Amino acid sequence: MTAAAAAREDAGAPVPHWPAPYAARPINATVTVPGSKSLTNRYLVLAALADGPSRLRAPLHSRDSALMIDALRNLGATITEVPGDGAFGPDLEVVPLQQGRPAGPTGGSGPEVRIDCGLAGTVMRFVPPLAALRSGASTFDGDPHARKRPMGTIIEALKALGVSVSGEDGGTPGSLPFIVEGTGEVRGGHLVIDASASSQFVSALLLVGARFTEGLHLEHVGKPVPSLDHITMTVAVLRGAGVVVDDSVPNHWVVSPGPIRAFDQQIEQDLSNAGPFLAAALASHGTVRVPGWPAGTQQVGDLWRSILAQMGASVSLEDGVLTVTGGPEIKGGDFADTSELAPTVAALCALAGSPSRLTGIAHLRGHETDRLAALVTEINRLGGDAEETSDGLVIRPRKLHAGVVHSYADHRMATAGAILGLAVEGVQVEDIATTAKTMPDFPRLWADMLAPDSNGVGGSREGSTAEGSAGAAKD
Ligand SMILES: O=C(O)C1=C[C@@H](OP(=O)(O)O)[C@@H](O)[C@H](O)C1
Ligand SMILES: C=C(OP(=O)(O)O)C(=O)O
Repeated sequence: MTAAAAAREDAGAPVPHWPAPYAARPINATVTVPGSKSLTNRYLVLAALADGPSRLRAPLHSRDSALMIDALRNLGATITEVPGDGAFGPDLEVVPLQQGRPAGPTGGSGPEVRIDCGLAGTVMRFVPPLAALRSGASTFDGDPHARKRPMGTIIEALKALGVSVSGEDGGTPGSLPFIVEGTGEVRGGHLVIDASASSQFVSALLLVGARFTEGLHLEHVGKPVPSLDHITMTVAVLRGAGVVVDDSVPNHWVVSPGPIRAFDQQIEQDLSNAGPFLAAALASHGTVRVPGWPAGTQQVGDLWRSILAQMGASVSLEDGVLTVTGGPEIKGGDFADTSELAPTVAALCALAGSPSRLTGIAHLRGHETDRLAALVTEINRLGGDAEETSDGLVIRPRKLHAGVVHSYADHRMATAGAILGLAVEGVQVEDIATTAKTMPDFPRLWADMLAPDSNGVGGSREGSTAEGSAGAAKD
C-alpha cells in the first residue's frame, strides 16, 4: 500500500478499490506516457556529479523521481523545476553537489542527512555510493517492504571500497536501514561483487565510478546478472556524458577516472510503462498507437515490439509511431528475461489461448514485492492457472472471473490488474494509487484510452473521463 493510502486508512477511511474498466469493444487510441524512470533517475545522479549545471527535458515526475530529487538535494545538489515542453510537467535544472564538501556551508564533516528511499530500487542502490563521496553521515531507510529488498551487495561493495557502513544499532547491516559515513573521497580500483540479485548494483557503482580517485574496475562473480539491458543503458548514458567505459569483457566494467560532462538531455518516454497500454490492444483486440517511439534506445521496453508480435499482434513502427493491433486470440509462448516487463507479460499470458513459460526472472522475488508469488496468487484468485517455477512462471489458459486484484504496493501489479480487467468484467484493483511510483497519471490515461473515439470505434462500458488529457488522444 502506498504511504498516502496507508494514511487514509489510518484516518479511518478505507480506500475504495478501483473498478477496472472493461473494454466492451476493441480499443482504438493513441497514447503518450510520461518520461522513463530509469533514464530520469540515472540523469539526475549524473547531473549531481557533473562538471556544471545540467538540464533534463520532459523528465518523469513521480514518486520515484521525487525521492531521487529529495535525496540529491539532501546531499547538496540544487534542483529546480523550470518550464519546458513536456506534457507531463516541468523540466529540471540541476546544479551539482560539490564532491567532498558537506551539504552545508561549514567546513569539515557535514550535517547528518536522512535519505528516504521509499520503495525505489534506483534510490536505494544508486544513492549510497554517491553519499560515500560526501563528507558526513547519510542515513538510508524506506517503506516497510524496502527493508526486505536485496541491499547486501551495495553495503559490502562500499565496505570493500573503504567506506564505513553501519546499522542504526552500530552493527553490520544486511539491508535498509543503514548509515554511510563518507569522508569526501573514494579511492576505487578493482572491486568484485555478486550482482545476481539485481543489475542495479552494477549500475549504481558504474554511475559514480568516474568520480573515484582511481576510477573503477568492477567485476561480477556469481550467477548471471539479471536485467542486462539496464546496464547497457547505464553504460550508454555515461558515455554520452563523456565518461570512458570499457565493457568489452563479459562481467567486467572498467570506468576511467575523470569528469562527468554537464548535459542538456531530452528524456525518452517510459517504454516499460507504455507496455500496459500496448497490452490493451491485445486484451481488447483493438489498436493502440504510441507516437514518439525512439528510433534507437537502450530501454528494455523496446522489447514490446517482439514480445507482442510473438503474442499474435501485428506491430509496426513507422515515422516514430508504434502501432499494435491485437489478433483474434492472444498466443502464449516462451518469454525469457523480460525483467520489469514481466508483470504485464504475465497478465497477457493469463488471457492467452495457449500455455506460457516465463524464465530468467527469479530476481523478481526481490522487486517491489515478491512478484512471482504475487502474480500466481492474483491470477489464480481470478480463477486462472499460474504456477511458480525456480526462475519464473508457468501460466496455462483458463477462463477468468470477476474479483479483486491486490497490488502489494507494486505499480506493475496494479497495472497488470487493469489489463486483466479489460477482458474480464468485474475486476477491481486494490490501491490503484500505487501506480504513482512511476506513473501518477495512470488512472486518467487509462480512462482516456478507453473513452469512445470520434469515429465510434473504441470505448468502454465505463464511459469517458477524457477531458483535459495531456497524454492520451482519441482518433
Ligand atoms: O536500473 C534500473 O533502472 C532498473 C533495473 C532493473 O532492476 P533489476 O535488475 O533489479 O531487475 C529493473 O527491474 C528496474 O525496474 C529498473
Ligand atoms: C523493479 C522495479 O523498480 P525499482 O526501480 O524499484 O527496482 C520496477 O519498476 O519494475
